[in-house]
Amino acid sequence: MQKVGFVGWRGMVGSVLMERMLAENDFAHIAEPVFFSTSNAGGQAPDIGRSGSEKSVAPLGDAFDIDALAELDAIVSCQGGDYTKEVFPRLRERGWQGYWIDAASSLRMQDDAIIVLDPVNRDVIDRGIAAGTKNFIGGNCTVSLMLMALGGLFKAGLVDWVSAMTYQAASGAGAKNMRELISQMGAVRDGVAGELADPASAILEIDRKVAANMRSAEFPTAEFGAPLAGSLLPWIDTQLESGQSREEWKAQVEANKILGTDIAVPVDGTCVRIGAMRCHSQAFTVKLNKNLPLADIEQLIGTANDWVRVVPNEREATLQQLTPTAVTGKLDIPVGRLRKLSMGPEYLNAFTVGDQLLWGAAEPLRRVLLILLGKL
Ligand SMILES: NC(=O)C1=CN([C@@H]2O[C@H](COP(=O)(O)OP(=O)(O)OC[C@H]3O[C@@H](n4cnc5c(N)ncnc54)[C@H](OP(=O)(O)O)[C@@H]3O)[C@@H](O)[C@H]2O)C=CC1
Ligand SMILES: N[C@@H](CC(=O)OP(=O)(O)O)C(=O)O
Repeated sequence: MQKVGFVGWRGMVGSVLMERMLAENDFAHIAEPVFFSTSNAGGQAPDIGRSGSEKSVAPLGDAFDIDALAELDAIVSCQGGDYTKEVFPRLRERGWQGYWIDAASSLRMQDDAIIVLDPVNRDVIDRGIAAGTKNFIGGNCTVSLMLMALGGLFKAGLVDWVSAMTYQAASGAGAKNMRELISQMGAVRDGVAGELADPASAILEIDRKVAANMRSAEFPTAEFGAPLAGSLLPWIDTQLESGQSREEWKAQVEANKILGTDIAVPVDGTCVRIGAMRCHSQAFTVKLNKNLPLADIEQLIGTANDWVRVVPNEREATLQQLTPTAVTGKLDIPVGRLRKLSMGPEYLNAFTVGDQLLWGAAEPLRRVLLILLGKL
């Protein structure tokens, strides 16, 4: 592969991808990286540290220029589903044979696409490449983070079903939503600044003012459609006939596709948006198909990949290591609160936290690009 195109590189997921590729010196493996824009064709490409004899990076191409895209050996898109739906079919109809690597969900469930998460499904990816698959799509963030956390149990064939209750960060809804969360936090605090400064003020009066402020028309809710700071939103993505949200529906279909299971393992639960910035957390009830000692379970979970780590089921360790604040910006996948539930010895409790822009979005994409380049 010589020419690799990047679309959506300056968005939130794309920026994290660029950061990781620069940190890992991935561009050294790409002879000719080409950057595209939907809004600024002809503008300056990002600085990827090229100098000396290395081919310099061309100005930004037009991300809708099918002829230019068709010259590429691979395209990495973090631009979004609408872009994929518009450009991808036109490229393929034109006979383009290159690799399409995408963060958006549009193509995930297509038969000719593999959902990539190589620490969990390297075998599926390798078989796909050998069979001529050209479309490699990143999974939904909660699904990828669940499998990074519990992959050891799935691989060992121990899972009858999983119920996943999620606590999803604002970043999953987009950059504007992250900003709105912070604005909401500020608005909550500003509305009672005077009372907070007075230690003698009545807490129930503060609470009444906060609630009135959050319910007022002035409270900033343009992006989320409802207050998130000081509250939560138990619906993510669109509504389906089944009564599930689309986010909840993705858990089972995507997890089983990633794992390449013959008989689907049921995965279902409630997806909830909470006021974290970019780490998704999940509480799992795992129904195991046998009564395995907890030490064996910890061993299977903790050794499944290089990033997962078991946090002892102790208060201090949990508060220090198993929170969005502790994990944000890191590739670590801590899994804790591991204990057998009172329903019986085959019912396991687990809790995990993961950065949804890293393993939840950008990291699987950069790694599948390296795999296709023969560097991983
Ligand atoms: N957000 C998430 O957590 C996850 C997102 N995804 C998927 O990744 C895709 C992209 O999501 P996300 O990164 O959040 O999208 P963004 O909205 O951050 O970026 C998308 C594009 O918007 C354009 N843009 C316009 N204004 C700005 C600006 N001020 N700063 C940066 N870019 C701007 C850029 O295109 P241009 O340069 O062409 O103008 C950019 O590539 C979506 O399909 C999403 O489903 C997947 C997993 C998780
Ligand atoms: N829907 C996820 C983020 C996301 O972009 O998911 P997907 O890639 O499946 O559309 C969230 O809101 O947290």
